[in-house]
Amino acid sequence: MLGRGERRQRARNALEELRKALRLALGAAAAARQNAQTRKDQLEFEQQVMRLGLARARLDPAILEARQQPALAQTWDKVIAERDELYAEWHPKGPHRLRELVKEHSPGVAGAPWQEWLGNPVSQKTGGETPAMWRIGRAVVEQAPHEEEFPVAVPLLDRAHLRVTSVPDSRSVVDALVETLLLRLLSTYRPGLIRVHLWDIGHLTGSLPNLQPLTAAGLLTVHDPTRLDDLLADMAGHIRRVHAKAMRAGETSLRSVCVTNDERIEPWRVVVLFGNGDRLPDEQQRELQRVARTGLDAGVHLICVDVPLSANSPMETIMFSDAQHATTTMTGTGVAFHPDPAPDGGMASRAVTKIAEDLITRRGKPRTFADLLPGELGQLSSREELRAPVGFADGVPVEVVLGDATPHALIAGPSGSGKTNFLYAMLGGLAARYSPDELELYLLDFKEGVSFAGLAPGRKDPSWLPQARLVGVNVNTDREFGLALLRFLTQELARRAEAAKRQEVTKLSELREAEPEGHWPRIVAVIDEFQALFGGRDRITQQATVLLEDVARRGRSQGIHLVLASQDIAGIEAFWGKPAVFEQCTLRIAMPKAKRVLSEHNNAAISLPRWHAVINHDSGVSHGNQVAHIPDASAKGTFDDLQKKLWATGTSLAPALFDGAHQPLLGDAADFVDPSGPLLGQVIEVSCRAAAVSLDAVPGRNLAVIGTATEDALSIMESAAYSLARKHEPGSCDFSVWCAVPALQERVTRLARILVAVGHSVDLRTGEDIAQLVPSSGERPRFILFFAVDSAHQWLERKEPPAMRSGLDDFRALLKNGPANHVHTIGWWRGTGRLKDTLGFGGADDIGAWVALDVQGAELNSLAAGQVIDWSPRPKRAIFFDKSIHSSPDVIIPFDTLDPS
Ligand SMILES: Nc1ncnc2c1ncn2[C@@H]1O[C@H](COP(=O)(O)OP(=O)(O)OP(=O)(O)O)[C@@H](O)[C@H]1O
Repeated sequence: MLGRGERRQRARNALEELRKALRLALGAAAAARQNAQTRKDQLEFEQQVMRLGLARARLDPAILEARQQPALAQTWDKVIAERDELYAEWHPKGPHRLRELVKEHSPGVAGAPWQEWLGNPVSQKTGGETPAMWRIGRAVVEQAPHEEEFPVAVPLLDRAHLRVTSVPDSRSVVDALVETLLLRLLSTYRPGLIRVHLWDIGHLTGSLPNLQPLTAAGLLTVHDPTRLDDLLADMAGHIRRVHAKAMRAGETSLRSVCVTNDERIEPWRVVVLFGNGDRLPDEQQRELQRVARTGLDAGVHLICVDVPLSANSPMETIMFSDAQHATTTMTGTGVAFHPDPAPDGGMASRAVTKIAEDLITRRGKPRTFADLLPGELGQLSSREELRAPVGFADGVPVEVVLGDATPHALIAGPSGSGKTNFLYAMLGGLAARYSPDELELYLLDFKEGVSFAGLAPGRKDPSWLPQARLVGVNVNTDREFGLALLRFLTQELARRAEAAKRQEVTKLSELREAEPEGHWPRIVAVIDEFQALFGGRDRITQQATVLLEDVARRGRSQGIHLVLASQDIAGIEAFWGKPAVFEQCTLRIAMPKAKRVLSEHNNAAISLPRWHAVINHDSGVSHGNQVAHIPDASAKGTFDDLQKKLWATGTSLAPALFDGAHQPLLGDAADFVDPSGPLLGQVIEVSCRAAAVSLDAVPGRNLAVIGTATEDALSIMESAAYSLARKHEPGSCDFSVWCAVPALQERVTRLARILVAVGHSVDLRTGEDIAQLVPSSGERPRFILFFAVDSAHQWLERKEPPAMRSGLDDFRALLKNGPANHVHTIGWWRGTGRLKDTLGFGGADDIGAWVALDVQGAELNSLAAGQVIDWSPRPKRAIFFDKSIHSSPDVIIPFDTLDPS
């Protein structure tokens, strides 16, 4: 057993051991800590030296003091040694290599001193490879001799944004740097391809004074210091528009939309912002960041001076520390950057004046209708869309596209603003590119006038536009014709929808692929002054609204496109509760001073110059605006020449022509060649067919013409007689021509003479003998043409003893029993009351068909088997109702029968 003292001693020893071990460990830790601290100090020192650059570090008091410490002095020596080692290699070759590099990547104006290019003939370069770098100044590695200076250039167009931070007395140097850079850009490309937007938080005017002459040509836009929002929204909109264009064109690269055939078609926008070093308000800052992020691909570039902007996209920075000293992210610290000296102010401003004038002259160079036409006619396929230029923006064509994304167009502008001319430019551009197999046109003009008449064959000019299938002019009072066109389009829609269903496809392009042999052209229906269609609060307006909506909605995928033009969109009441048609018209065209056609806050049409249009494929929102000059397409030698050329090469059928201002000639009517029955007039319908009534040998097959409009009544009676005469071989039928009105004698005698002249037998009665009805033989058809039946009543009502049966009784019997025996009466009564007097109780069934002239619809209901007839009489128009075929009457135009040959 150990004694107590011995145990204590052992414990003491153990404790001492422990203490010793701890002392050792602590000593080692302190040393390690000291080492780490020294290392950290050295690294921080090195970093500080790097940040300042050796030249400045050498003079910096804090650095000088730090170098007193041996450890840091060591680091200083190490940095100097490393630099010397690096520069040993750099000095002989580095500057030279850089000079070569900059020369290679900033060719010509992009890199040469301004004395070599400023004021030279204005560049007409429109494309090619953009310079990768643009020279901004020169630099030299600290402490290096002057001869080792090398040029500094920054990437810009299509590559990067630029940020500059200034200090108070460096602003004029910064201005000169920005100005020189912009001059390089402007002098590299054809005027118009570089658009500068300038915003200066401090001034509305005064920044970059030498560039001000550019404003005259719209190449420089100076923005209000308080309206940065608008500028950013403008740019964001522009980027979206380029993006949307890329989507529409199915382009994968956004940038390729700005370039066609190696030619830049979408100008670059260089946005120069002069701030005050403070961050922008949050919303603006976000918008700016967004523009920075998405702008490069769409050709939108930022040069931000003292506007904080984080680098979320390629961006170079130039930082001034005083008016003389700057560094750049291109060269890094330790390299002193000096901007190039600014060009002479007077020379700069003269040079930009020349640039602006060049653009103004070129813009002024009249672009003609011929410039809208392709080299070869009729070469494009409309499978995916229809696309044609309609005008020019700074000499660059501006197109309209009708396809799945922009199925319908709405065009507005006050009278004389050039809507019709625009339509001609568009139709010309399309007709020149798409053959009649690819494109069919239905053209309707509700204006008084003949704007589309030239597209159909006329007396003076026999040519027509091969793609035109229907031309309607002077339709202003014949709203039914507009309705008929819409009905026709819905039928065509149904036909296409059925075919699509059969092929299990949904779009026209797919249907065409599935049925390559089918005839599926795109249809464009142009309705000028279409608001006329909605001009009344009546059935036509109601039906037109429903049909138009249907065509607008379903036409999109079936290749049926509406082009609706109007002076006053705002006036179309029928639309306001039903925005569907508006919404489907995503292509909006605003002529100068047009109202409502663009979106609410888009005022581009207000300031539009004459013969220009805003073309907007984005439902009228501002970012979709494209302003184009529209060439004269209505003058002689423009559209008409194209039409003749197309007509001469094709084998197309002439379009149907409907002219509301002229009575069609009976002799010209296609149905008159081989009439199916008595023709009554031309139906207001797309087919322009004649109305005919069939006179089968069944009860009720008589026709009444009702109304006091004598000329029209005579036309209808004569058309019926002449067409029957033509339908029946001479000797195979008989005619009775009865008329009790002395004033009409001459006319009916003429009719009878003509019938006899073509070989028919005519029983002409003009006196009391009308009442002596001859019983029909029943062997041959007989047609009784009874003029002004009511004026014969004086004789018909007489009762002759002994039978006490009147002529009227006989006539009623004839109307009742005649048709079954092929004796048909075509009679004219001067009112519904008079007709009813003749027919007596229960006789209405004996009139199977009627044509009403100046008779109000309400009076006709009882003759239409209870149908409500909606008809307000108007000159030279009638309605025709045949109980056996009609659910509602047809509006017809009586033929001109004076020369029935
Ligand atoms: N781009 C143009 N260049 C030259 N002349 C033009 C141009 N556009 C229209 N014009 C001329 O201006 C006149 C009116 O043009 P247009 O008939 O197209 O106008 P509008 O808007 O259809 O008018 P309205 O509704 O009264 O018919 C015509 O004589 C036409 O030749």
